[in-house]
Amino acid sequence: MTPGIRPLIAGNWKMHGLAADGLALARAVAAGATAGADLVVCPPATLVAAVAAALAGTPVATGGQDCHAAAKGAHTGDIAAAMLADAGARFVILGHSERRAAYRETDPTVRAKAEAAIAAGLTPIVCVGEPEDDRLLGRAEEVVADQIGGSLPPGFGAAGGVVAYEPVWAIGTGRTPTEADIAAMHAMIRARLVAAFPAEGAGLRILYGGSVKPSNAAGIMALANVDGALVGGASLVAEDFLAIAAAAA
Ligand SMILES: O=C(CO)COP(=O)(O)O
Repeated sequence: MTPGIRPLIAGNWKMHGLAADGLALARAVAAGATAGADLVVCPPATLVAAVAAALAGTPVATGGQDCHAAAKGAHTGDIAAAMLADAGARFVILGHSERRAAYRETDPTVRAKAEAAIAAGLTPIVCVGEPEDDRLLGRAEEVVADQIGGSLPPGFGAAGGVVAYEPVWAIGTGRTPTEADIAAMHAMIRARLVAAFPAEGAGLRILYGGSVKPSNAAGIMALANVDGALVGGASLVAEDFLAIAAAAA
C-alpha cells in the first residue's frame, strides 16, 4: 500500500459472462462491497451497459476491457471510448498482455487508446508486464520501464490514470513473482511515474495482477507501492473477489 492512496480492486472478466450470470455476479459484488477500497468490474462489452445500470447507486464502478484510439469511424467490430462512457463505464483496461499478444498492440497503440479514453472522461488502467523469457534473462524491469515510457500519454497523470503490473507468465498460471520482485518492480514504476508526472505521480495507483487470489492477496497488498489488484479468474467468483478487496481495505 502507499500511504494516502485509496486501493482499487478491478475485476477483469475477460471473455466470460452471459447476461444472467454477469448481472448476478455484479449484484453479488455490490452487495458485499467493502468501504475501504474502490471496486470496479470490467465485463465483456456486451454487458457494460446492463452491468453499469445494475450497479448504479452502488459503490462499484464499471469498466471496459479495451477501446479504439479513434473517436468514431469505419472500424468494424471496435468500440470508441465515448461509447463505453455512454454505456456507463468509468474505467477502461488498455494494453492487456492478451491484446498485446493476440492483436499486436504496441506501446504507441496503447498510448493512443489511453489518450482517447481520457478525452472521453474514462480512467485508463494501462497494463504492463514482462514475458517469462525477459524475467529469466534479468530484463524484466527494463522491459516494463520501456512499456511505461511508451504507453502513457501526457495527460495520464492529471487524469488519475492507473498502471497495472501484470507479469505475462503469472496470468492464469497460479504462479506469482516473489513479494520482493513485486515490490522492486512497483518501486521502479513509482519512480517512473513521479519522473513523468511530477505533480501527480506519487499519488497514482499501481495495481498488481497475475494469479491474485484470496490466499495471497493480503501479502501482496501489504507491499509498498502496491495500491490494489487487477484480478482475472478470481473476479468471476464474487466471494473471492470480495475477499481480495477485503485484504486491500
Ligand atoms: O490478466 C489478469 C487480469 O487482467 C490476471 O488474470 P488471473 O487473475 O486469472 O491470473
